[in-house]
Amino acid sequence: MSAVGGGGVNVFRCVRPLFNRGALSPSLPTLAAGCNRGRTVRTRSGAGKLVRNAEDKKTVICIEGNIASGKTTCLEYFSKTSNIEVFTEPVSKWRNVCGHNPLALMYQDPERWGITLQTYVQLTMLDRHLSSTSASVRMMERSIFSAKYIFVENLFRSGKMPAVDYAVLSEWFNWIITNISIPVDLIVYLQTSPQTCHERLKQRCREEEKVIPLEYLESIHQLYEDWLIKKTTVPLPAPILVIPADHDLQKMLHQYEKNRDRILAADRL
Ligand SMILES: Nc1ncnc2c1ncn2[C@@H]1O[C@H](COP(=O)(O)OP(=O)(O)O)[C@@H](O)[C@H]1O
Ligand SMILES: Nc1ccn([C@H]2C[C@H](O)[C@@H](COP(=O)(O)O)O2)c(=O)n1
Repeated sequence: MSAVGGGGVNVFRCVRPLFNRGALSPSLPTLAAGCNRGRTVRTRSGAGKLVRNAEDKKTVICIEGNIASGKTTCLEYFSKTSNIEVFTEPVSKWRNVCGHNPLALMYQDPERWGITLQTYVQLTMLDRHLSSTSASVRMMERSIFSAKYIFVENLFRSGKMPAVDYAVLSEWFNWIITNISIPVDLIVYLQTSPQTCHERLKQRCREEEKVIPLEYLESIHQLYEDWLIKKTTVPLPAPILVIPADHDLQKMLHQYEKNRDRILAADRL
């Protein structure tokens, strides 16, 4: 998978009128800045949502779930299937951008660094959504939608993100989803208890996450449940398949196999 600013050639075309964009610039944001990882900036050719000709026809499946719920493990399982390309979350970038570690900074001081991490998450997730693949099915870990609806929302609601930071991030997010086509065919929600995730998180032992208390996972869990199960917050970008995921690894692999056809038929839902 490419670095931000790497990857294949993206070809955009415009398909439908924009709604009023106010004073914002009509050109696409540069998808790379700093670290000399530059990629060509594409400008729109007229008023409309930017879509990618071939890539928009691929089936897109997003695996969603709490921290350490087993998303990467699930992706790893499906990566062995021909015609599926998996795109894990770019966590390594979040831990190292030009030698800085915004993930660690965010956990140390969310009020100061939450905006920094989440701005970068938004950029790198957009890059993931727009990256090219030769496979007919693209399976992604999380999405630009959960980055905003779960993590940014959690920081703001818990009083750890200043209102001005939340407003700026929200404007960015709204601009992106209004102006760029980000198709998703299916959301697979790995539904776990926060306690299970806490256990798995401790077992995984990622340095930055050692400070995460159970309460943090409970908040993330609640937001996921409100969004994907109760459907009381924001509209779903795609149909949803819920897979209970508290089970041991062997049973989970069995569950994935059992749901294989439903998952891969996502474009026919
Ligand atoms: N079903 C399972 N039972 C027990 N441990 C699991 C299971 N699935 C994953 N793990 C372990 O839990 C940790 C987190 O899993 P991971 O797939 O990295 O989660 P995520 O990508 O959602 O953060 C890893 O150490 C992984 O090996
Ligand atoms: N928008 C986001 C997305 C993820 N994170 C954090 C949460 C974890 O510490 C790490 C990776 O998540 P995982 O794949 O292990 O569930 O990144 C965040 O803070 N904001």
